[in-house]
Amino acid sequence: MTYHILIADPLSEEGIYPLRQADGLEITIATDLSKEDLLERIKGFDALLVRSQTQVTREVIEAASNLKIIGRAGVGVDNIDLDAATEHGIIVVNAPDGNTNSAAEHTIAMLTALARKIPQAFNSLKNGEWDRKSFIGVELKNKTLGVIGLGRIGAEVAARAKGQRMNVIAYDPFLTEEKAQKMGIGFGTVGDVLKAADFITIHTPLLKETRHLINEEAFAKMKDGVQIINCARGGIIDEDALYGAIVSGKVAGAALDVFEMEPFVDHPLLTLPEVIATPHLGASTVEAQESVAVDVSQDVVNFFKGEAVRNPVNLPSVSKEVMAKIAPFFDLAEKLGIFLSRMTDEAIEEVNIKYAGELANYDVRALTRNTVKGILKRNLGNHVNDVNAKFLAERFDIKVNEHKTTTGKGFLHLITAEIVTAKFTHRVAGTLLNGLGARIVKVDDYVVDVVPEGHLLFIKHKDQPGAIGRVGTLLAQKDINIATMQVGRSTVGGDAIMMLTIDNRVEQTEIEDLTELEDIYEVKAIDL
Ligand SMILES: NC(=O)C1=CN([C@@H]2O[C@H](COP(=O)(O)OP(=O)(O)OC[C@H]3O[C@@H](n4cnc5c(N)ncnc54)[C@H](O)[C@@H]3O)[C@@H](O)[C@H]2O)C=CC1
Ligand SMILES: O=C(O)CCC(=O)C(=O)O
Repeated sequence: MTYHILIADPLSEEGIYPLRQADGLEITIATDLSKEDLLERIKGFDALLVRSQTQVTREVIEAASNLKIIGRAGVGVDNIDLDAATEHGIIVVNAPDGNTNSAAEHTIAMLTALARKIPQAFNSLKNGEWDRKSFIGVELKNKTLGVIGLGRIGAEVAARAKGQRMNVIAYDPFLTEEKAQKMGIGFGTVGDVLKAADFITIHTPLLKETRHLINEEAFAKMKDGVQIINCARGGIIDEDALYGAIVSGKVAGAALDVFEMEPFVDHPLLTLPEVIATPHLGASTVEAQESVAVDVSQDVVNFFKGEAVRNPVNLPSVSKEVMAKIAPFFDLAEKLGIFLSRMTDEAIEEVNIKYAGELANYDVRALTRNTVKGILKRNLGNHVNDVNAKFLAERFDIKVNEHKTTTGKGFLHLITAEIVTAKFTHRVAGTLLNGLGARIVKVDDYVVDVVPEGHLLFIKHKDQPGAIGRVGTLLAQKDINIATMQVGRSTVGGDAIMMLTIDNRVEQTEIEDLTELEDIYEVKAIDL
């Protein structure tokens, strides 16, 4: 099998080495595609790798009939329609760590250049002027740097600013006073930061909540003569409001690496002498580009090898240690789901999955997704996968609940999956037995011991002499060999079940014939 990879933005050649080394991957590099060309070209590709330039819109995702993974060589995924990717079962991976240092260094370079008006002075010099009066700067020492967004990059910037002997005050929804104290920085609300800072640097992602976070109202709260740096994303600062604040003298200077619309050739803000700018170069170093390309390429390789990806954006990430504990249960979890989907033809309203024993100590959301995937597969086939299973369940109004208990009822680990319909509840439990592999150990209230593999028949019948014989005879007449059989009953002469493993898949007509036998209530064929 060959998977086709489209690299649509320039990536470091050294960085894509993992892709070039892997078997079964064919790489096409086509950068600077127009929107129309991308819509046309994307059709045959299994993977798309981008930086920040290519806009992976819903339209692109819907035009991509084979696309399975989108790799973003960098942090911000605001150029990718994540909802559309999730709905279409496409995993999005990024490279969150590879450019932190470069982006932080660029921010500090911008801060210093802004304070000392270096670009303006250089331009003047190049224009043949020796002007030592117009470019009087300010020192950073003892000034206050306000950091909005203290994640990976914000924290690096804060640490470096302290090296410049600046006072740092930060706001981040995840920042506590204790953590701020440990970092040796001040802590406050956005309002506190805006009020206290001589320089303000933004390091949040561009989200609905952060769009125009720095607007007219925010500028009004700032000190007169404040200077602003944005090396995060265009759109976090309202550019019209910034223009007004500079012209009015409220803001003394701005250093911008990012803009609301990129790319552009001219921009009103660049007509102002107080503004210095770079064309989105925060991550443009040899080291960062190699690092993000390696990270994202490695995840694409892992994905096509069927291994866990390290930096999923639209799936919760699972640590290596947890993955090692839960990965052996993936197949069983999915099979419990497939089994349950065959137990009813009614609309499923609720799915309850209970993890008992040691499994209860781990993050098992990936197992839950597998069970939900198994349940939905009956009607959705390959349209459902790990990425969209929960989303599709929600779309069909199926509530998914996860429960945990450390008591394993005699099993080291036990997964019990349950579906609830308007009329019935069905339950199936499975485990992994040391040295023996997966087993289904309970179906509804009946204890069984069945290998979840191949073709199974689940038959509900009356506990009467002859019922089992009649099933065996009819299957023999149809030339269907029984490999294993388990029986269980609730009470003598009451309801009972048979679980058969058979060598061939049964047809619907054969199920109907079995159902018509005396004392047989219900027959379900389950292919695992
Ligand atoms: N100019 C460039 O070339 C680059 C730009 N970036 C941008 O920088 C951003 C930050 O990157 P990282 O630090 O790696 O991300 P991160 O995820 O480590 O940090 C983002 C921080 O922003 C905080 N945040 C979210 N909403 C907030 C709000 N309303 N107010 C205050 N804080 C808020 C989060 O809690 C988080 O701590 C990225 O999203 C990306 O857009 C990243 C790399 C290079
Ligand atoms: O791809 C790039 O160079 C931009 C990096 C960036 O903005 C990011 O990683 O969020």
